[in-house]
Amino acid sequence: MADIQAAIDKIEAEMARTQKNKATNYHLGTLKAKIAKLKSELINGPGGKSAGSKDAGRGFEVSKSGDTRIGLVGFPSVGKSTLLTTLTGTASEAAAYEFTTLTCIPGTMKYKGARIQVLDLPGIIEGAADGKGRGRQVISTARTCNMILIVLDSAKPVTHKKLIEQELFNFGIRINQEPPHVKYVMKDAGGISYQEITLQTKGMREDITVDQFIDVIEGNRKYMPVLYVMNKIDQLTIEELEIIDELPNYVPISSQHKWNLDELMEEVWGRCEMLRVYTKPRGQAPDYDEPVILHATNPTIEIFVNRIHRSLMDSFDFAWVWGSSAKHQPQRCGKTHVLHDEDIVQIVKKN
Ligand SMILES: Nc1nc2c(ncn2[C@@H]2O[C@H](COP(=O)(O)OP(=O)(O)OP(=O)(O)O)[C@@H](O)[C@H]2O)c(=O)[nH]1
Ligand SMILES: [K+]
Ligand SMILES: [Mg+2]
Repeated sequence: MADIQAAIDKIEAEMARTQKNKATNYHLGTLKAKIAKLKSELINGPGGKSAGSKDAGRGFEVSKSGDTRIGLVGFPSVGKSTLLTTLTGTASEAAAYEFTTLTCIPGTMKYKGARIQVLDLPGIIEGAADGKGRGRQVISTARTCNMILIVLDSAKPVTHKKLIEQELFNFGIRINQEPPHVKYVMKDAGGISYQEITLQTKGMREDITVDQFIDVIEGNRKYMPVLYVMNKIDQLTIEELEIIDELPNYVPISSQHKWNLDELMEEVWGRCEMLRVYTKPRGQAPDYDEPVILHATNPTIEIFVNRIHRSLMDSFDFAWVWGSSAKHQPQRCGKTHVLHDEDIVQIVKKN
């Protein structure tokens, strides 16, 4: 490993020494290609085989911070690092050769009052989930996220999207689908029967595929929202752009030119399922700058109160709630009341 790194350093030094002009263009190009090959070996092992790294299968160690975590996954050089730097301001090296990024670089950004952690990851190649060096580490880290952005280069073949999806699938990640509403019970004889719980929840039968049934039996599946970020649209014609714009879950952007990042963040927000709840001290205006961010799964007043302070529930009497969850403005609510996005809450303590 150290040898490969030393070889890379040597070539990089040579590139730095070489003047850029027409005569040296070809030579520089060869050097770049050499670096890409060496870096590929560093990540994927010689010839793209498993490097047998002890880290394979474990994620990169980056501590979670913020209200939600988003991972950037894609082939090499699609522009993941450029996007991280554009979104979060955290510098992550970007360059025209593949495998520039060798580890996980976290950055954070603030959006609608929420702190979003964005993880830049090394590029993955086909076979990543089967243990090709750091590919497993990349996907393990992606599994720790609340959402994945699959970054694509709009000038590259559309088959890349399928390949990335397959890698995630092989690692138990299920994209943009609900977990099947089915549970199974083991029979004494060892056979399996399954019982549908949708009958109670939806009053109708949900047909599940064999694949989904296997997922239920295997367990350990992660159901994650995914957006396809079509980068480098500055290379496209208007006609090509119009086609992409029609595709569901696609957001065309240019990270280099900072094009369409507003739409990207709007789409991210819509899938993160976070809500903003504003606190309102008695006799004062609500604090719209620092909302308490709750996750949509169980946004009760009790969770809201605990987020403000662990011991606050001890003195909690009731809350006044303004907003769409309130039947009238304000509504007096207990701790089990379920809050909506942009509700305003004033806590009243026991005397
Ligand atoms: N034309 C164009 N080029 C871009 C855009 N975004 C990034 N690039 C270029 O694409 C190349 C790769 O960018 P990186 O950000 O290093 O890509 P990466 O996906 O992080 O690459 P690895 O870390 O090697 O996997 C660089 O030369 C960038 O300047 C874009 O929106 N348009
Ligand atoms: K790159
Ligand atoms: Mg990178």
